[in-house]
Amino acid sequence: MQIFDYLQRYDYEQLLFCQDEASGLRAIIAIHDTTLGPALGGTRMWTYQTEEDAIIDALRLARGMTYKAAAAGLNLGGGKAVILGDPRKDKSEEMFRAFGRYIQGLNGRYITAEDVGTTVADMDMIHLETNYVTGVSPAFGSSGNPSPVTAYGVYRGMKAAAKVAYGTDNLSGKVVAVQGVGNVAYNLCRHLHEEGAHLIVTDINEENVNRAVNDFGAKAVGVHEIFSVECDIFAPCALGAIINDDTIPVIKAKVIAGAANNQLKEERHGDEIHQKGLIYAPDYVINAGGLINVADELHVYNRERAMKKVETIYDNITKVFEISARDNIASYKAADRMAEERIARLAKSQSTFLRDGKSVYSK
Ligand SMILES: NC(=O)C1=CN([C@@H]2O[C@H](COP(=O)(O)OP(=O)(O)OC[C@H]3O[C@@H](n4cnc5c(N)ncnc54)[C@H](O)[C@@H]3O)[C@@H](O)[C@H]2O)C=CC1
Ligand SMILES: CC(C)CC(=O)C(=O)O
Repeated sequence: MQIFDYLQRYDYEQLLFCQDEASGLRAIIAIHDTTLGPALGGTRMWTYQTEEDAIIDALRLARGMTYKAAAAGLNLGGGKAVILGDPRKDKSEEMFRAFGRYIQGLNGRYITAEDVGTTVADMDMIHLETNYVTGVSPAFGSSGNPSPVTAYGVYRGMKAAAKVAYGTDNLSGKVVAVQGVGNVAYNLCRHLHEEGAHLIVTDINEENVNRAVNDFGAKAVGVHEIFSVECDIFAPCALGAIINDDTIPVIKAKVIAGAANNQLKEERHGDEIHQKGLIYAPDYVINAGGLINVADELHVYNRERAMKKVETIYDNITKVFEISARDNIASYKAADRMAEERIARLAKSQSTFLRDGKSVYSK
């Protein structure tokens, strides 16, 4: 991999490798763009097949965060971290503390939170070394686990997408196929179940499948079967790149709306589903609830204010489809346009010198 070529292609600012032999920490922090503010994005812990896979994941996720913050109307940049390791076996206090010290060393350019494989307890350990961490235990005045809020935002965004496809945002009676029923999707399933939707679920973790079956009467299917089941809405809530050459021909749903980051394997897949007439709610617009929630901590956390802003995801998804119809472009392109225009507009307004930089997030 030609790292500098990749950084240049998408205009990344910084890529940091963190190694601590004593604790076994091997982590990567990617900062994509801080035009709008400090880069905020979660830390993923995952057993990557290769180091290159970990680098690419960190970079792709960081860029997604730039767009997520911009599209959500937040004054934040995009960054993300990955820790190489098995979240079930390799965690320790010393590892998260070593990682926290690396974050502290960035002096606020990067602020972390939870992602796949990390928990509130992990954020609490990072918090022992740095204040540049969100999603910490509520006992510290923080907002805690962002997943239920992400789930609520996805639920609202799914309703907005359903309105475009079906003329109504009522999900009662709709069949929703959910891939991955972890932290976010379990809460999403609860909202859908309460509204009267029928659920089909899959997961590589049998316990998680059983929980959804028992609690919400979901029907369980195999991990490969989920793409081709008869359903109205497909909700990808596991990992990325699941809209690809293999899945597009078999997806039966008219709507794709889920929590996973980086759902399109390549941009051209977004064009293909658009041409097929599928209504795809762009991932970083629909799953911004967790980011909106943790971002509120930077102003002394207020849940009511945060939830009010999460409600705007419905309008943001609606706006994306309006731009898509107006300009006859795929929804992912419409979302990119919305985010890029905001960054460009604000970059211009920030061109005047201010001695201490931005005041918004300085503590
Ligand atoms: N937690 C949050 O607040 C946010 C999460 N996201 C994204 O949403 C997605 C889900 O996040 P979480 O629920 O927090 O993670 P999680 O780790 O709790 O849940 C993911 C679930 O997917 C399952 N899974 C993994 N590979 C699978 C496969 N091939 N087939 C079926 N199931 C599979 C896992 O076993 C797990 O149950 C991720 O892509 C994450 O980046 C995005 C925004 C915020
Ligand atoms: C809670 C968020 C900051 C998690 C995140 O990194 C994301 O939205 O992908």
